[in-house]
Amino acid sequence: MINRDMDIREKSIVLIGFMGVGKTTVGQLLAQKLNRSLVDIDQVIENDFGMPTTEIFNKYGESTFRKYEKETVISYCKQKWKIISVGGGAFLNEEVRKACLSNCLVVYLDIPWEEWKKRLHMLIDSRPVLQGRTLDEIRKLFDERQKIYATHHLKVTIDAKSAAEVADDIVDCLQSAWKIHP
Ligand SMILES: Nc1ncnc2c1ncn2[C@@H]1O[C@H](COP(=O)(O)OP(=O)(O)O)[C@@H](O)[C@H]1O
Ligand SMILES: O=C(O)C1=C[C@@H](OP(=O)(O)O)[C@@H](O)[C@H](O)C1
Ligand SMILES: [Mg+2]
Repeated sequence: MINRDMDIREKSIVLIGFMGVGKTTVGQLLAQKLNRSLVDIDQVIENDFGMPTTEIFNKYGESTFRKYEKETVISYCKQKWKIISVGGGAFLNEEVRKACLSNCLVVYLDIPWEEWKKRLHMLIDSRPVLQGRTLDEIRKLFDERQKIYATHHLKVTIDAKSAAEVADDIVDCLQSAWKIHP
């Protein structure tokens, strides 16, 4: 359900989906294509703490990260005209989900497990949530996380597409939504 209190084109676009699906990479391309600025929530948090996410988890714990993540997303999603890529765990929080869904257009980047598995080697060092887990445990997390992504406005399936192709697909999807809800 799209909240039509403001012009749908003004709404910021929030990218959600499992870690490694490409939210940050595609977000950059989408921002260029739509001439908007990108807010990568992990980047904002890392800049504020002056350290990478893994170090924030190690030094302050996941709950500190999640609290800061919640406040950061809720604050940015009130702004218009942005592309906002949120961390894959941000939608665990109900307040975050509600704030994004009511203020922004939420685009879910959906990736099949077999495709995602090919990216694991690129993610393991920088994603603390994956560290120390077996492949079976990661699969379980992947399946569990699908529930938190179930509420969204638009969905784009990734498959073996390049990041540029995904960005093009999102633009097509947005243009249809903008036409249907002028
Ligand atoms: N469509 C794609 N095809 C192949 N690799 C990709 C694609 N999109 C992103 N990547 C790569 O996957 C990794 C994770 O991408 P990233 O944008 O950081 O994902 P997220 O922000 O969702 O965690 C990076 O190494 C990135 O270069
Ligand atoms: O899914 C998660 O719990 C997390 C995803 C990461 O962001 P990406 O989804 O951009 O990888 C980052 O916020 C942190 O490592 C936790
Ligand atoms: Mg990211």
